[in-house]
Amino acid sequence: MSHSWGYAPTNGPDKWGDSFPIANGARQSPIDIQPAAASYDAGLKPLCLQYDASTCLEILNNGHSIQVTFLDDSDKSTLTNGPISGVYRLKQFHFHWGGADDRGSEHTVDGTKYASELHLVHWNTKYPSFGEAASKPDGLAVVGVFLKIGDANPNLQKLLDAFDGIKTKGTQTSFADFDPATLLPGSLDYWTYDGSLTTPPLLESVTWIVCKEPISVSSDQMAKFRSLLFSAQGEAECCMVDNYRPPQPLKGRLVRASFK
Ligand SMILES: COc1ccc(C[C@H]2SC(=S)NC2=O)c(OC)c1
Ligand SMILES: [Zn+2]
Repeated sequence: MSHSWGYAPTNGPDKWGDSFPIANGARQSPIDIQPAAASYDAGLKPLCLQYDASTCLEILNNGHSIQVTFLDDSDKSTLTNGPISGVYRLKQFHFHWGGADDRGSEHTVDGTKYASELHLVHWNTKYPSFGEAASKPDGLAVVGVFLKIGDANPNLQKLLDAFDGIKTKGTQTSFADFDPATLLPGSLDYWTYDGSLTTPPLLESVTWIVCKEPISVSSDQMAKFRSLLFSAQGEAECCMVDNYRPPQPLKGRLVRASFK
């Protein structure tokens, strides 16, 4: 498969191993989280997420998801504590979602799929850049937040309102003063395990931090996500839906819980 990976039957998750053999590696993501099998670790610290809305730069449709990128040339927006040591800087956040409300998340909980999953991507400042960090076993830390169908989430509205300008692959618009902390759940209880990027190149460089508590999203708000396109302007329209990788084998990994 040329590097035109996607989520269709011809180039989707079942085909990624053809070009990216690490797809069958020892620490692939996402996984099905089984709370009863997770090990409570009293040594895990609370997550410390300190974000500065002024570091928000732009929102883009990269052909796989919509992504909000941040200025990461200082420690203004960081993740510290939790399961990690040192300082990790926020680089971007993006989402995964389904073609209907019954699916869309990448991680599952006892087999339960949520309608969507938010990924807040941070890189370890012991390395000189995001690109360098992405290839190191302790290079990245991704905070995952589930979106559960319910009341409309007012904190998503500014994002959704920007979608009209980034409908097609390769489009982007400026997007300023957005505080990603508004997308975090009330409780920051989390599960953590060693994993990978969930799209090619599937690098095994991610410390996963998955929040137990979901945030809400309404069906109407999810419909806005599904109005985005995988396709570029002028191409046959292909709705951006089901852009999630299914759970991968745990292969003996320990999942720890920050809560009892
Ligand atoms: C270094 O190259 C990449 C490539 C793709 C993504 C995004 C993937 S990885 C994830 S988690 N969810 C996603 O959709 C990266 O994100 C850190 C980094
Ligand atoms: Zn992701």
